[in-house]
Amino acid sequence: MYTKEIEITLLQLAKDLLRKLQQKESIQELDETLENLRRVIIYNDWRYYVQSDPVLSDYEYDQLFAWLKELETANPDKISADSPTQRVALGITKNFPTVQHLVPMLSLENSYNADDLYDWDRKARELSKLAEIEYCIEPKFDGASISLIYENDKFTRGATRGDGVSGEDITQNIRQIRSIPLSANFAAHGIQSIEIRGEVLINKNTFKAYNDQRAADNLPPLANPRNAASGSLRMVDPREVAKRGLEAFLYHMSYHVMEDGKTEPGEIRTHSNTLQLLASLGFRSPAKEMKVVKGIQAVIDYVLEFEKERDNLPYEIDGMVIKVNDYALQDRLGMTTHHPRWAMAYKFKARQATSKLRNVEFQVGRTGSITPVAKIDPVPIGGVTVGSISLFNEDVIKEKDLKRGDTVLVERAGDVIPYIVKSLADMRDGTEEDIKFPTECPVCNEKLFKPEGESVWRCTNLSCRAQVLERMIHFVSKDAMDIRSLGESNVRKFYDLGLMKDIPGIYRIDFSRLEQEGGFGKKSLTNLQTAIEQSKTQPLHRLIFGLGIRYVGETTAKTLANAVHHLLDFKDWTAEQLLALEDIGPKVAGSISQFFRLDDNIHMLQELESLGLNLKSTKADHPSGGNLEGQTFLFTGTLNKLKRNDAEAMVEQQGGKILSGVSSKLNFLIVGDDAGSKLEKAKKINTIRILSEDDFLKMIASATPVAEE
Ligand SMILES: NC(=O)c1ccc[n+]([C@@H]2O[C@H](COP(=O)([O-])OP(=O)(O)OC[C@H]3O[C@@H](n4cnc5c(N)ncnc54)[C@H](O)[C@@H]3O)[C@@H](O)[C@H]2O)c1
Ligand SMILES: [Zn+2]
Repeated sequence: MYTKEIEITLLQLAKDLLRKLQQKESIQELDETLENLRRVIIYNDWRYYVQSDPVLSDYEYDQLFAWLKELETANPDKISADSPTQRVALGITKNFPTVQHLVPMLSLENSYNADDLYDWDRKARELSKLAEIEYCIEPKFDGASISLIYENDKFTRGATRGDGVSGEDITQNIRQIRSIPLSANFAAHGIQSIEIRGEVLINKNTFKAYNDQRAADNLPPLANPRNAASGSLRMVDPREVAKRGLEAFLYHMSYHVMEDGKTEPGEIRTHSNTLQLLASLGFRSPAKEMKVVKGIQAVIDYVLEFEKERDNLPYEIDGMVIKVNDYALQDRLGMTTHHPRWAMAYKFKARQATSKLRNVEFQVGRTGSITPVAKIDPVPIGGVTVGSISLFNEDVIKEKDLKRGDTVLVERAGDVIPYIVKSLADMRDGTEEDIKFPTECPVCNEKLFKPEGESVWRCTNLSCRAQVLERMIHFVSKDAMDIRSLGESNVRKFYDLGLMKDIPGIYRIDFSRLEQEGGFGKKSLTNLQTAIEQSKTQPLHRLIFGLGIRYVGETTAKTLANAVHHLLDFKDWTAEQLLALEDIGPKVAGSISQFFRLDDNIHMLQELESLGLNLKSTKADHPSGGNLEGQTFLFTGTLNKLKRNDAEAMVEQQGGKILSGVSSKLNFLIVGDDAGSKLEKAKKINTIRILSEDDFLKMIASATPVAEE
């Protein structure tokens, strides 16, 4: 879409514009400035919404956007139909069908300080001719907006905001979110159908775990929970969505139709009433978090007070939203093409700071990955002092245009690990130096290797000292073999003393020599020896996790441990067999097969077994029931590969149950050729998953449900 050169020009342009804005330089060329602002904003929209990788801070972006609006307001004849001010947002992909919103989903106007709020209130009072306005204040959830339709009390459609007019139909994914009821008693209020709006978000813990996973892959973290939420909502497989632990707050009724002969419910005359109504119907609304106040001063007091509590919330908010509470007054104030005039976002200050980039160190991980780590002059951000920041891979250094000696913008959103947003190239004085990525391993001097299409350089020398050490440190760590007294510093010390040189060496430590070396009390040596001895009986999944196979985390380790009787059985497994296991994709399967293909690894495992470690799965063959326990099935039409009786027996063997007809109790309908009325009936019940014979076979193979088409 954009070439590298154009991207650089546009970034330069953005910086020039921001500088002009800051120095309040008067503009000579109106047309050119308008054109430049539009190009820069359109580019940054693309970075933000499509690439999920913004290069400007939100604050900078908002300043440019506000400037464009200001110029257009002063020169209405210059507004072009394709100006970014004339639409809401980008963000439709080809993965989902597009659906129209009943009412457009607009953006919000932004404010960053009390003055903006005073101005806004003054305008609202002038327009309404009221001396004082009642406002409702609620958190501005940092997530992705959704629009839901309920008809006759049933949830029938869920969509993303998309471009505001139409969004993506993500009904199946929305159904995975536990806090969204699949039916609600709107009928009790005479409402026949309704469109409601809200925000899907990822709580802080889940977001952190997600970014930790990315860091393990040497990928830069997602900049904010909003990207994570909107990405999760648009995953192709609803089962994956279910795993992301999404939550939703609903805060707006955009449209409703009353049942014949029913009148508008008296209880929904204000915004705060709506929040209470939604809560009473089983939705999570900000009814508890909201506050209704009179006059703008009370608004300002409340937002400042709330900002202090920001870190104590389980989810991220990026500000507060202030809404005119009375619906009649909202209607009188109306809206622009971009935002309603009756609402205003008050954005909190981003947790950013600038510092000097002093040096970049290159660390070797246990899989040989080389991670550049920036050393900056320590700065406090959001309550912690930051001095070291991972840069993940070489591309990050290039993309952010980092040089030694640069002033850099650092951000730390909530509890997330800090990251460098960008360098401030304007502040260079010519003494900055390029950062050269090493071509050889900084520890063992092996030539570094980077597979085609990857961004991470690796040292491929398996006996590289750094890797061996990191592997041992991982092996003994708490979540792996949990050998308490053998922490990181002891591993390094013993290695340097020549007491152990690899993982099996841990079980061969010469304790009499260690005693002679001194530095350890008798008691601590006995403790260490016992801890090492005890670790031999750790369950298999801990050993598997401890081996540090790339992409094999604790969950995958458990799956693997349950799949075999003996760890070395994996020697004979094909990648296809691995792929049939729950949650194992091609990348993971590839890495596992590679591990078990290497003779060195097999020898190491044999050695560990001969040293007394447990390599057997402790799981009984088939404990109670099977993996389909509690699930119900029905077959219809002619099956091609299986006999009906055999297929039914397979279900029952795995603990599943066969039903005689289609009802809401049915979980899976397996459809063969020439299926008739059962299929038609099942299509009308949203909770039934319809599978082909092949889907069913795959499901039996892995004994996990597969997604519907
Ligand atoms: N850094 C960049 O390059 C860049 C580029 C594009 C956009 N952006 C940022 O994105 C913003 C525009 O995004 P946007 O259009 O989603 O607007 P927004 O984030 O300013 O606010 C509107 C959104 O807030 C959400 N929201 C959360 N809680 C709400 C509540 N209680 N009531 C109502 N709405 C609530 C809704 O999803 C709504 O769509 C810009 O202001 C800018 O900060 C940044
Ligand atoms: Zn090396």
